[in-house]
Amino acid sequence: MSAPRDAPNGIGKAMKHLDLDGHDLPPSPTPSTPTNGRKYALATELVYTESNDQFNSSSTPIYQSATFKGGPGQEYDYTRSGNPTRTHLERHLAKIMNANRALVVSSGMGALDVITRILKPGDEVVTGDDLYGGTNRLLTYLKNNNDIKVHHVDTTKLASVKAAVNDKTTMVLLETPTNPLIKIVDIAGIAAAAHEANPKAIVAVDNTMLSPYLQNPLDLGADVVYESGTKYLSGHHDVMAGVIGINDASLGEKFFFMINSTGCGLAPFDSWLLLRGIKTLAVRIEKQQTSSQAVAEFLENHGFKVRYPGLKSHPQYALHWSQARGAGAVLSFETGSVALSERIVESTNLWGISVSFGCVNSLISMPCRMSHASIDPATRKERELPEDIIRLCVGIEDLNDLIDDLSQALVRAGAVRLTEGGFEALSSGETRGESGKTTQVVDEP
Ligand SMILES: Cc1ncc(COP(=O)(O)O)c(C=O)c1O
Ligand SMILES: N[C@@H](CCSC[C@H](N)C(=O)O)C(=O)O
Repeated sequence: MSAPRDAPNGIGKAMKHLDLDGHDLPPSPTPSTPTNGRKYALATELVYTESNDQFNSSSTPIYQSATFKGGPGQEYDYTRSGNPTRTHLERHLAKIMNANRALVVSSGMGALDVITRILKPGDEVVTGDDLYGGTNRLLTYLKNNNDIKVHHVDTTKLASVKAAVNDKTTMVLLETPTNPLIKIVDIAGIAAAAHEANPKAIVAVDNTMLSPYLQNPLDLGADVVYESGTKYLSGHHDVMAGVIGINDASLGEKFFFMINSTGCGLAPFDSWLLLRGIKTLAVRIEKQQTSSQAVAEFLENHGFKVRYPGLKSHPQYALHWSQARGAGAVLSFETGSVALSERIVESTNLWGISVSFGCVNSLISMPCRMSHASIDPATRKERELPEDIIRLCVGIEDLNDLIDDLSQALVRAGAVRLTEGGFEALSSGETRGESGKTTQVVDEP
């Protein structure tokens, strides 16, 4: 790559870099100079990248090279420490995440691992009671093995968070909307409370459910934003990636130190795939959330308890819209019966039964059996995660096809009663059966 030394993104500008113990480090390839100056609207910026090679290629080249010839002082020497394709992606991400610096690693969990490696024995973490299963698993590991105290509280209640944070709170870790209960947490309110309790506390927000197209936690007072690039940013379920955005230069250097030391930086080809995916983020999300709204209304109008921040019935509708620009494309609903939920999921044809979300294909899943199965049943119960909950992740297919397929699944599973005008949900306690038959639903004990 031939980025000029004085390029506006700051590539190559001399900076002071410290390792975790404060020792000088050579400059890392993506300095912490502000990169978020946007010229255009976000949808344009997603597509717009400066050419970064000598031939002005339209698509960023994939520098599929582990090493770079030269000697001391050159910008790149080894891909674990830095790679031009990865740098290009990081500069692009910093711009769209409203961050001074972005870093990319091999998965969303890899991103959380990098972030939580700054915790030391005795540190305290305050987090939510509805979290992605993998996040819960990593936090539980840290609690059991690294003497980190992890407090799970209802982060939808600012008072509960205020009661949990204190001067020993090193990190506050939030999801909003949460996965899978689609709860909304007040990022600005919690960030202020955490920083008041301990000015050094790091507030990290998992932005996977919305992506930077719909929400920018750093603008709301968070110190770190991270997300699984496996989801909306890439959009096609063909790459695993994790993204971290920060404004604070020394925090950025600590995270870079971890990435270089552990070797979890995103590979060149995967960086290229993520760059390609980001270009269509706006059109995908716009289409996905328009369809999600229709699917959510369809289910709600047929008597289901639906969790989606695009619905006025969402208890934190106003809060969500005060901090996000859209409702996203993940929703969940309850049926009142695990067996019924299983039948609905298994009766779909177009909706793929799969973990994950953010892909162009629509997916259906039962979180307690799939994405959140690593949370033990007793904890799921304690945290009021309904076993029957069905999660829908809406893709870009034709909306009528999606609703038709869902309708036939609801009918086949016996979740609704056929009426003259269509169908309606059965009231709780009514016998639910396959269409035409009467079958008593018996949930396992
Ligand atoms: C909210 C959330 N955060 C983080 C992750 C982890 O991302 P990845 O699968 O890319 O490691 C996931 C899903 O896996 C997720 O749903
Ligand atoms: N077997 C995996 C499950 C991944 S779940 C992926 C995604 N975050 C989702 O919510 O669907 C694991 O144990 O991590």
